[in-house]
Amino acid sequence: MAPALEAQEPETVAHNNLLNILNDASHRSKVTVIGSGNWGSVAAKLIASNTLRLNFFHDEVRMWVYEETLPSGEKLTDVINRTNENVKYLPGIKLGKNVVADPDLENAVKDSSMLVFVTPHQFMEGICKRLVGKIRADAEAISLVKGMEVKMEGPCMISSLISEQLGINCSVLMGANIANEIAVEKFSEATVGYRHNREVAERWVQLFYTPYFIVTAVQDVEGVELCGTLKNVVALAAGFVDGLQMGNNTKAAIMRLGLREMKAFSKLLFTSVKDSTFFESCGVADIITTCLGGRNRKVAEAYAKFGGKRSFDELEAEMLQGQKLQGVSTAREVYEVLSHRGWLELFPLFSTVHEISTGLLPPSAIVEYSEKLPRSL
Ligand SMILES: NC(=O)C1=CN([C@@H]2O[C@H](COP(=O)(O)OP(=O)(O)OC[C@H]3O[C@@H](n4cnc5c(N)ncnc54)[C@H](O)[C@@H]3O)[C@@H](O)[C@H]2O)C=CC1
Ligand SMILES: O=C(CO)COP(=O)(O)O
Repeated sequence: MAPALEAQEPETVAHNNLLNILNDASHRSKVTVIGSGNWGSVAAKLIASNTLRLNFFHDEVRMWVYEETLPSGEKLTDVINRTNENVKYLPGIKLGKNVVADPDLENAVKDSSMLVFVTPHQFMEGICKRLVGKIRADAEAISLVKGMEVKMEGPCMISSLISEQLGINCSVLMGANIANEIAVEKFSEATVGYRHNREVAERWVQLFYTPYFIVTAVQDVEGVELCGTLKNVVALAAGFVDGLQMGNNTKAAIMRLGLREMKAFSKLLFTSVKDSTFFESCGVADIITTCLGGRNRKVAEAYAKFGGKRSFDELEAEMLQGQKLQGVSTAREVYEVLSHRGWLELFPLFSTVHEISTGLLPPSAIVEYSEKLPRSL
């Protein structure tokens, strides 16, 4: 005989209804990661550990792969789905069985309400164009992309590009996040920048937060995103200093001067940018980690060692095996803004980095502008 049902308190019924809704897969948010490079793959791993654990996310995480054929003749997507590893961009790390690689961009985003953008910034405009009309109208986006576009009208942050082209809200996540370290679960922090809605920010924090990846939200999209973008220019300067063996004091000076220009540039572009943002993980901490251990620093070091005689493109292809630098194109983009607005003299570090990376100045020029430094930034 079936056991008699006990009468339930109204709160218990409401609670059980809520649990049923949460357990009903159709009510759960689906997540797609757009990008599968070094950081894209780690982001998918972090997210996949949380979607399995938290009821309000759908377990499966789709990861869009820019398809390529490996030297073995196999497609990268097939290998990721067979081995659960991104053998090209994050070898040796299991992504989680619930990560599904998908080379079809449209298919990858079609049911998702949470879109995580994480590709090198130069590909974002093309990706957004392909996504127009293909995503859910109620989707929320977050950009992990460190970079910006410069248009006729002026600079355009990647979060704005996403919002404007796709008609959706876009937050950002930046921080001191060298992907290979997070992949092996070493402790680090990150910053979510959000525009208006604190609840949306909290949902993003939940999607990324783990005991070894501490995420804090601040209401300053532009400040957080400009920190992540501009620190790549400072990292090139730090690399030049390393290549010329100028020592720790010089490198620390470059980091301080770089942070000062980052803050001044951000505040000239957006008056809303908050001073406190520069003390979050996306600010001072990202400057430190990138200038110590990032790819921009590493390739700039080699560039200086070769006295500027080998191009960044050549060194990038040789040293990074398909991974992409963001600093050189960002330095050019920043330079365009500075020239256009008549601000070049206010930003000697930023402009000198561009002039060195294009071969106009030798790497040693990185400390030769110091007498020209304005005192008022
Ligand atoms: N790797 C890291 O430690 C971190 C990277 N970031 C940022 O994340 C963003 C993505 O970087 P990663 O994931 O490291 O990428 P990556 O530099 O490792 O890989 C390059 C990616 O670009 C893809 N790709 C190549 N050609 C393409 C095309 N024509 N269209 C679309 N995709 C193409 C490749 O398939 C690959 O997935 C960048 O803005 C970077 O600054 C942020 C924090 C840490
Ligand atoms: O953004 C990064 C760390 O936060 C990675 O920097 P690199 O692209 O120079 O490796």
